[in-house]
Amino acid sequence: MTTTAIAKGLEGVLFTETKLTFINGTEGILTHLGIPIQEWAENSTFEELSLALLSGKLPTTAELETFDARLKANRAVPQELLESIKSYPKGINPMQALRTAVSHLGLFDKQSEETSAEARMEISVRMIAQMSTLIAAINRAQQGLEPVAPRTDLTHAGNFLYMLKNEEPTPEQSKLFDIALVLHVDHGMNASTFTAIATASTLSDQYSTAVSAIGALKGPLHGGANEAVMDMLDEIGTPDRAAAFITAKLDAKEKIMGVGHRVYKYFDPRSRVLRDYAAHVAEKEGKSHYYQILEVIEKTVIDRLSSKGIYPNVDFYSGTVYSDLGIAKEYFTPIFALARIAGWCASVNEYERDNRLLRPDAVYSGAVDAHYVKIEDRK
Ligand SMILES: CC(=O)SCCNC(=O)CCNC(=O)[C@H](O)C(C)(C)COP(=O)(O)OP(=O)(O)OC[C@H]1O[C@@H](n2cnc3c(N)ncnc32)[C@H](O)[C@@H]1OP(=O)(O)O
Ligand SMILES: O=C([O-])CC(=O)C(=O)O
Repeated sequence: MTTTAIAKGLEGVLFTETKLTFINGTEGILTHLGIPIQEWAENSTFEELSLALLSGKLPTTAELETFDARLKANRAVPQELLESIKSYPKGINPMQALRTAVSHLGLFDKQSEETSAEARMEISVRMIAQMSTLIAAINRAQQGLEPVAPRTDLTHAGNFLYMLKNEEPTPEQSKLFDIALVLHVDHGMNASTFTAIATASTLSDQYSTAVSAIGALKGPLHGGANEAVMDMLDEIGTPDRAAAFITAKLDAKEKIMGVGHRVYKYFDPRSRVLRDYAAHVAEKEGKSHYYQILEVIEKTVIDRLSSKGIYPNVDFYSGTVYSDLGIAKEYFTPIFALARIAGWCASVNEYERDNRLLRPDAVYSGAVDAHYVKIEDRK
């Protein structure tokens, strides 16, 4: 027996300092560079927030224009990679496809092993720009469709929707999707960012950090929860069945997807922004049955679990927004990666400026004073 305290799940463990993102979980506050997430969502864009986090300050108009032009110039991916994406088996998990494609992308980047601050920024720009092209190509290839070449006259959000559907989105659709991206760009030392930093701390390359992070994001306890929420909504089917479904799950001590958070013990502010947009769409176009089911689940969860600090998280409402945009649920988690790549790059670049190998420890609770027994002598 040991008396050493173990921080299970590394809860509350501080391993670095950051100037990028602050979270107050008890009051449901999230800021980037000290600015509340609501202000970023209302006033900014994915491009601006990405640059702000990468450079540590609000950019000037000229800086933002240069960054935007660099993103646009880097949207295309090598043809060999597009051909390879077409050869992936059908019906695979798109996050597996994305993990593979990002790893493959790294093979074409001549700077991939460079570590100077300038090279890191160049690679970050390419990874942010090209993640979008890869996800759209995977989506189309899985449906047996040809990839759509990126355009340089659309925003990052608008171009992604265009490449997905081969149809120019309305300004309203682009704006809604851009806000969703802004909300997902960064979130402190979440599991995927921590994974990216752990890989980077060995002085590995940036593509390896992104591949590691994509693997971590895929799981249903993290980014994969947005798709799991949609699976749950499809299983529930109609709003009148929602309360009984959730009650039965909670009685059986099962987890409800899209609620609960390691840090937030109150509403995740991003879920409030997404709920407001989902409500806005519902008001204009009539409540989708998904939105109606979510309303019942939210109420039931708050009645039953708010005393434990369990509230909706960012993954709760994001799926309805994406599904209103006509995006298939298997692509919700890749879209999370599409936004979070900027946060991964910014956090890794910040950590690398004062790198120390990440190497936690475990309390040993196995056998002691044991000796090797030859296989023929074992019982
Ligand atoms: C982008 C993101 O990554 S946001 C998170 C996305 N993930 C999800 O939505 C998956 C569902 N949620 C969860 O599994 C959890 O809330 C997590 C993994 C996010 C956080 O978990 P932890 O911080 O480890 O909380 P932990 O599992 O210790 O739960 C504390 C208590 O709340 C309960 N609880 C936590 N989440 C849930 C949930 N989603 N549904 C029901 N009960 C829950 C636990 O059962 C536990 O109850 P107990 O004290 O009676 O045993
Ligand atoms: O912070 C976390 O643990 C998970 C999360 O909400 C995110 O990564 O956006």
